[in-house]
Amino acid sequence: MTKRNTYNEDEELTSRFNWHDYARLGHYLRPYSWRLCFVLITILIGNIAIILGPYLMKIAIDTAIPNRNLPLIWALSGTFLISLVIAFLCFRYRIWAITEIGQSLLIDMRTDLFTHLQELPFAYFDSRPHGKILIRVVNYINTLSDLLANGLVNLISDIISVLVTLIFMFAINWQLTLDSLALIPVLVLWAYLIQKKQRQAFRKLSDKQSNLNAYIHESIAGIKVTQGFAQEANAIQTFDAVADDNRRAYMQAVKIQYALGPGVQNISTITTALIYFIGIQQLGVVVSTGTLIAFLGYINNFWNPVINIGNFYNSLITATAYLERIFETMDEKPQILDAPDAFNLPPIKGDVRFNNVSFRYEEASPLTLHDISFHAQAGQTIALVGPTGAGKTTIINLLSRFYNVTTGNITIDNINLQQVTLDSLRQQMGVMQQETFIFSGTIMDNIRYGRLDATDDEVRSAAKIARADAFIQTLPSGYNTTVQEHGSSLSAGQRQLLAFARVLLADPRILILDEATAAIDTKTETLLQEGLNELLKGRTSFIVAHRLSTIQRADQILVINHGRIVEAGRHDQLMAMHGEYYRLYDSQYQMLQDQN
Ligand SMILES: Nc1ncnc2c1ncn2[C@@H]1O[C@H](COP(=O)(O)OP(=O)(O)OP(=O)(O)O)[C@@H](O)[C@H]1O
Repeated sequence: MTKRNTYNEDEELTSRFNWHDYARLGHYLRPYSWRLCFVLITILIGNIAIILGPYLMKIAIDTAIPNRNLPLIWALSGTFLISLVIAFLCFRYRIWAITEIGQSLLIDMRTDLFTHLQELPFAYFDSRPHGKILIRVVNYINTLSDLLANGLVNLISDIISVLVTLIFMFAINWQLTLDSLALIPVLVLWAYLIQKKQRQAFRKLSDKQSNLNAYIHESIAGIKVTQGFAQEANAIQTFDAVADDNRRAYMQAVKIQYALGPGVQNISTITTALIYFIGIQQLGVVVSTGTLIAFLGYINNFWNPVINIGNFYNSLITATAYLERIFETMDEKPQILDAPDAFNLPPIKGDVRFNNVSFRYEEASPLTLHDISFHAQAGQTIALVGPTGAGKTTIINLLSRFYNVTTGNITIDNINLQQVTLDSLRQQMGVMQQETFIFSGTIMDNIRYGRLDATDDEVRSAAKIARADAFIQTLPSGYNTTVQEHGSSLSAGQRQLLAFARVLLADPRILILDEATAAIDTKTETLLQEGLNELLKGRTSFIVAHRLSTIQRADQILVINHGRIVEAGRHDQLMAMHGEYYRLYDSQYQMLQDQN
């Protein structure tokens, strides 16, 4: 796992690109190999059709025209026309087929990356801005798919063009052909010399693009805070700085990239001039007029694909910077994995034990939890209370194995969580985080997220029990009302009621709930309390509790401070102890009670 990163820091690359990694890309091309072969055959046919042109011209100039051979001139013209039509059809097919293969490759790669992201642990998403993940899945993959489909086929087609042209050139005049190739070694050396600098420049550019994306993503997510504190000017200033970094990296990368293009152009022009010079000197001696004209046509046919190959080489170097990042994400290990001999957790009763659990978020950081031990009997409600940052959320995150414990173990019905499959564990748990996430879609879809095969009636009945039905009925289209991602059109209380309904539908044996602290009106508070009471019935529940009534009714209250359980018991027991809970209650909860 890389170290934590922000929009104003370039990411460290965990493994540098290795040329062998291009072989990995072959895996994506394999399903399309037959179609690609077919495309290449059409390219070969198209090339031969085009390359025939100068040869037909040579026959016309050297033989047909001097001999006034009209039938031959007609035959040559007809052949030329047919070759143009064939070349056109082959070209059209190639564009269509390559676009389709490119799009399919894009989906394949993006699906792989997206699927892999679904399996990565919270820790991966904790450690970097989400904008930096987004740019890999969207922009970088786009670049690569273009390189793979279009670039690769163009490359092969250009190589074929160069080879076929060379054959024709050698056939016409081998000395002139060798003269034309004299400067190729200079070109190869030039490309080799600049490639390292070019790779570095594009790696830097990809970092800066990633930073820019991260900042834009973060600013949009935080726009309400920005506007709330009237910090727009500050945001724009930061944006300008990040965008300017990006511009500078781009200019530097392009400066190096363009060092190759004009190099190829210059060498091609010098070579053409050289052939004119040598050809005209030898005209009529060893070179006929037709040969020279045809040869000059071939020189053009030869250099155009060579220039394209140079461009492909440039794109390859550019894409390497993106490929490094894509493979880096794909190689990121999903740290929370099923053990090789993991079995499915059988239907549980919900007896939970924490046995001397300690935990740290990162290898080098100090422990967040120290030696946590407690026993929750099936059906009990456990409230976790304590000051902010004490470790309450961390404890409940370990129970769902969003993170693995560092030492100690957690058991459910005496089965160690490390021994069971993640799916079978999480299917029996209902987790409600403090921030209820609403997906874009209808209210019905959002509740059904708890159990995808639930019928509409089951969704409605869960909503009724969770006390969400009443407000849903008041929405313009009831259950079919569309809500936006994050549920910005709903109130905090309404979002929580929806989350209750979602969890009720899933009907988990163990409920994990991080209670929202947001102050809500008394009516909604009553509704939420009623909904919550329904939710708790018959389940083992762990609640990071802020609501007084939840705390007072809990079977056990665990008071957490500095990552340790400092007190445990029922409300009246803890009050009688006059310890940490008493003080906490006195300062914090008394205030809440007064508000209620
Ligand atoms: N993803 C994370 N990576 C690293 N440290 C974290 C992470 N999440 C929380 N922490 C740290 O772990 C400690 C415990 O955090 P936790 O969220 O468990 O506290 P909490 O008791 O639930 O607090 P609150 O009541 O404010 O939600 C804090 O010091 C916090 O900074």
